[in-house]
Amino acid sequence: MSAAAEEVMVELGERSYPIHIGPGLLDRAGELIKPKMRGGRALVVTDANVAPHYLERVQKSLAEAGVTTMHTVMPAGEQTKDFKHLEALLDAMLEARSERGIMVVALGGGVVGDLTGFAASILLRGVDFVQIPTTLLSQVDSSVGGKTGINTRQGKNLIGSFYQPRLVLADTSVLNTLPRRQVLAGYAEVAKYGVIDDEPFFAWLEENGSKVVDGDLEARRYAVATSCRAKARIVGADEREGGVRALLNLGHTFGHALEAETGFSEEMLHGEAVAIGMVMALRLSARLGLAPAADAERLERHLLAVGLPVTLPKPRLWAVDRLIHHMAGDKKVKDGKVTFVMAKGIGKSFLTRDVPEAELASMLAEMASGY
Ligand SMILES: NC(=O)c1ccc[n+]([C@@H]2O[C@H](COP(=O)([O-])OP(=O)(O)OC[C@H]3O[C@@H](n4cnc5c(N)ncnc54)[C@H](O)[C@@H]3O)[C@@H](O)[C@H]2O)c1
Ligand SMILES: O=C(O)C(=O)C[C@@H](O)[C@H](O)[C@H](O)COP(=O)(O)O
Ligand SMILES: [Zn+2]
Repeated sequence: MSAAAEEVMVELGERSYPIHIGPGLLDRAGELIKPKMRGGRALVVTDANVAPHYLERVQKSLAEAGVTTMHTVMPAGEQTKDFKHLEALLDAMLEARSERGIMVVALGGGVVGDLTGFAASILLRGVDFVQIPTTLLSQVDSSVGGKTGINTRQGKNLIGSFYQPRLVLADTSVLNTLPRRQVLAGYAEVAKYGVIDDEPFFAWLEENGSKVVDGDLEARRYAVATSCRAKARIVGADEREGGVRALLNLGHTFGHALEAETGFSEEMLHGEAVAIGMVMALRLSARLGLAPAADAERLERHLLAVGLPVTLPKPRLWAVDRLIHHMAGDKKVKDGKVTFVMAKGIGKSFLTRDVPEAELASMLAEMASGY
């Protein structure tokens, strides 16, 4: 493993784009983004936590490449991914006299990326955008693949678009300022790739996961690059989730229900919900005799060892019927039946609609009781 920047391609024909990964890339933003631009103006969208750390550096780099920059700063946190903030962002974009040739730059975590990507997809019927992800979660997952959107009171990401960025720039050194809880939340999505179809990567994480969490630059770069390669491969095969892409939703049907139940608040971060959701998927798979119980235990042991939650936190009382109600609104519902991502073991995930509700309810009740 070298410290040099690495490039992973997302192969989508004329919409293909590179993901640049490595430390210090923020200072090359102008050099890397300028050749992708149709005009000379860029609008950087970021949030109130990221702006003091990185906005000036990105703007300076763009200016050095001859790009005129404007910026807008959104409030931080999941609650910004809603209609109200979408309207505010579109308003700011129009006030900035955005033209079709503008480049929108999403500088931040998955919240900024999802919201900004969606706004870019509908502004003037679609303007170019690039992703500069600044959380572990956004570097390994949300900045890649073109899913954009917002939450509504009916559920998670129910309004949005598939809209690919022109480029992703993942500067792994910006993770140094990320709070530990957020690093861990991102780690859940890293571990997800191992569980989906890469047992050797999961085994590597069992050995090296604490280095990734604790800030070892090389371990982080390797984890980010491996995750991006996995996501690029799956998205390249199925951009609009007609089939295999749904595997990237491992743990999410459960996780999104937990996020909805906690009001998309700080009480449960997306990655934390995904960690618990993956445990649910493996436990349910084991209950149904599809996976060895040892694999469910192996996943729980690893997530616990790095510091992620694996059960439903107390003192909240979790209502099983409400969780099932949220799941019924999942985007993978077809003809009224939820498609679940289950697994025959670590690295062996698959899709099924054949999950008896009684077993689902019983597993959820077990988790709700704290077991
Ligand atoms: N589009 C996709 O494919 C996809 C994939 C996974 C998750 N998501 C979405 O991503 C969102 C979660 O993203 P997230 O975990 O990045 O959360 P986030 O965007 O809320 O960022 C987490 C927190 O870290 C702060 N922050 C960001 N970068 C920082 C840095 N370098 N230093 C210090 N603070 C920093 C932010 O201000 C925020 O407070 C969820 O809405 C989830 O649904 C989307
Ligand atoms: O890119 C995908 O596809 C994913 O499912 C990645 C997930 O980690 C991510 O949270 C995504 O936003 C969930 O998608 P959704 O379609 O279930 O909202
Ligand atoms: Zn996710």
